[in-house]
Amino acid sequence: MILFSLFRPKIVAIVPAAGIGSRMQLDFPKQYIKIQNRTILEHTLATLLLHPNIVRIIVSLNHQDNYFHKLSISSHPRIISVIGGQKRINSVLAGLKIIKDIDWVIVHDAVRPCLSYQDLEKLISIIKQNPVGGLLARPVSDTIKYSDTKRKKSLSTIYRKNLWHALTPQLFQINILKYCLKKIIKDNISITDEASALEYYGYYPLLVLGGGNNIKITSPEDLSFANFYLKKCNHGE
Ligand SMILES: Nc1ccn([C@@H]2O[C@H](COP(=O)(O)OP(=O)(O)OP(=O)(O)O)[C@@H](O)[C@H]2O)c(=O)n1
Ligand SMILES: C[C@](O)(CO)[C@H](O)COP(=O)(O)O
Repeated sequence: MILFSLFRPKIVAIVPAAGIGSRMQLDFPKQYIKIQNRTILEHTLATLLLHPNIVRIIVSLNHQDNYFHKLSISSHPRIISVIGGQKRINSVLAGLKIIKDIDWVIVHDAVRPCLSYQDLEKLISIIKQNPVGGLLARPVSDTIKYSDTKRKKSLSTIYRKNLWHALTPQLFQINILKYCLKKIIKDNISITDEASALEYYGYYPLLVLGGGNNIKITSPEDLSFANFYLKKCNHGE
């Protein structure tokens, strides 16, 4: 039992959900689109709630969000909300600021509702061998082109053997992530995921192979794939 709690410490999940979904082109944020009778955000939270090591989930909301508190899941005892920020990094930091007495944090996009429990568990199980943390990721399988500035001509082809798509969840020691994100803001560097902040200051998170179903819902065409994957997992496949 003691060994279990040493290797499987308590984890807080931060779910950045303060984006407005401009690429989805709707008049409300994409995390509130309903797929199979539940919003995308509810699907996402439901998977995180299944994990026994995730003791708290902090949802970072847009300051104008009028939707979250109308969902019954918002009053779940393990879920709390904070107001996020202008950029994703500010939304994640807003969550980090209120965490006390817990060493590990998982950051998972509100708009990745098809994460499987198996992948979540696979990521969390790396805690015992990797003190920095890690992220779910997928090796690039297409041929990758480098374009000119107007993005109209293919200038060269990037050697893809070492390239991976970064997904979420991403798992880190809270103090390291907090330190790196604050420093990224101070040094005025632009990043699109949390792992980049660590890499920038010499910490190297482990790449953990995740499933191809864990898509980020970005544009309208992603919705039919999400519907397909959610239907599959609701039927226990
Ligand atoms: N200031 C921000 C911006 C983004 N996010 C969150 O980060 C995740 C991934 O971002 P993305 O897909 O880019 O979402 P949006 O910013 O909403 O979309 P868009 O870039 O199309 O406007 C989403 O869950 C989004 O809500 C956030 O919490 N705070
Ligand atoms: C964090 C992320 O989902 C990993 O793939 C991604 O980087 C978010 O990027 P976006 O440009 O904000 O969609």
